[in-house]
Amino acid sequence: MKKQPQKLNLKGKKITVIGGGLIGASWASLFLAQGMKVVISDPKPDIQDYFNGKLDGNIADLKKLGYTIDSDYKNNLSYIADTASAVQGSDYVQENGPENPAFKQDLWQLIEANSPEHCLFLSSSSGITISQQGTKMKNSSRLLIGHPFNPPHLIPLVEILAKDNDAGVAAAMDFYHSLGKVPVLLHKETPGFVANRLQAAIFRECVSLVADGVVNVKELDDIMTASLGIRWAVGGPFVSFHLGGGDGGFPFFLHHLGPGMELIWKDEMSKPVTYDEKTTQLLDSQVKEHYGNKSLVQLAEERDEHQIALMNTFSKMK
Ligand SMILES: NC(=O)C1=CN([C@@H]2O[C@H](COP(=O)(O)OP(=O)(O)OC[C@H]3O[C@@H](n4cnc5c(N)ncnc54)[C@H](O)[C@@H]3O)[C@@H](O)[C@H]2O)C=CC1
Ligand SMILES: O=C(O)[C@@H](O)C(=O)[C@H](O)[C@@H](O)CO
Repeated sequence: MKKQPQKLNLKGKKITVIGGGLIGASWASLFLAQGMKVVISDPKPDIQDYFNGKLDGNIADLKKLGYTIDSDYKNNLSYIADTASAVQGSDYVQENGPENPAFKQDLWQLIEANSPEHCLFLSSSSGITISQQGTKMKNSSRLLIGHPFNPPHLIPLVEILAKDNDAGVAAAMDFYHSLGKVPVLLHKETPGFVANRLQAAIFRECVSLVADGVVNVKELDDIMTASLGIRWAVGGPFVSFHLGGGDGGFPFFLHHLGPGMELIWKDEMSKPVTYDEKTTQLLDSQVKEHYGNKSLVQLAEERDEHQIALMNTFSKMK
């Protein structure tokens, strides 16, 4: 019987956010909103201005999602650039540093040496496995993956991975569930975990179709949001194709439409796709042509507004 995550009272619990960039700032906003004591550890000279420029908007997003947030949440925020000092007495560490194995290996060695025995180590890494990150740790099984989707304060999924640490898995599942996230435990390590492997596979074909001139980046995006984006927001690929089999369900789908899909796979894999200079320049120029009329802040605000509206609609349907 699968153990259901428990709702923890995280108020007053201390978490160190290593790396206060795009992902760390979003995480830190959510942790503050939940009443946690948050230490942001980032050597970036302007880290306080950077995070302050993100926090109010992120908190407003969370209130639109129905989070109840104490007005004194900012009192629980501090900044300590020195890693060893920043993890003293921490109950949790959420790591959001550069996606660089050597960086993460050195970092976890330092964190392990300076944090409490009970501290839960969580890495946001997009695809560097525990095995790769923990090479310099005394006990790498203490390290878990808690991989979010950008922006973590909004997108529900957190992919959990552990190595021989059932207690850590339970603690991580409880932690993210208590934050209002949807933690999913993966059963095997694989580079890129699951969501990013899916994303990478689909994006490989997106790049191929644009590089071949079949569509431009805006047409590709419109095709995605007018079809798969809607379909997979309400039902994943397997249940969607179960329905695609009509009265025969998934078995008939495989029998009827499987061979054709295998031919597409063969064609897709026959095409080399790389971010070579020609492709990179083409993609950059088309993204600038179609999306350059708005700032990244405007595009992110539009994205967040639409995602919040979608998630609130889904919440009402539960
Ligand atoms: N960007 C994305 O869409 C997603 C990224 N991730 C993962 O999150 C992690 C962070 O990615 P981003 O936030 O996008 O990168 P980012 O470049 O925005 O942030 C990284 C931060 O780490 C800081 N940093 C550098 N050295 C440091 C040190 N010694 N101690 C503490 N902080 C240090 C930098 O100053 C920077 O603020 C990566 O592992 C990435 O794979 C996960 C999900 C989505
Ligand atoms: O897309 C996301 O938010 C995450 O899955 C990521 O990890 C990053 O986008 C990037 O690593 C995509 O490969």
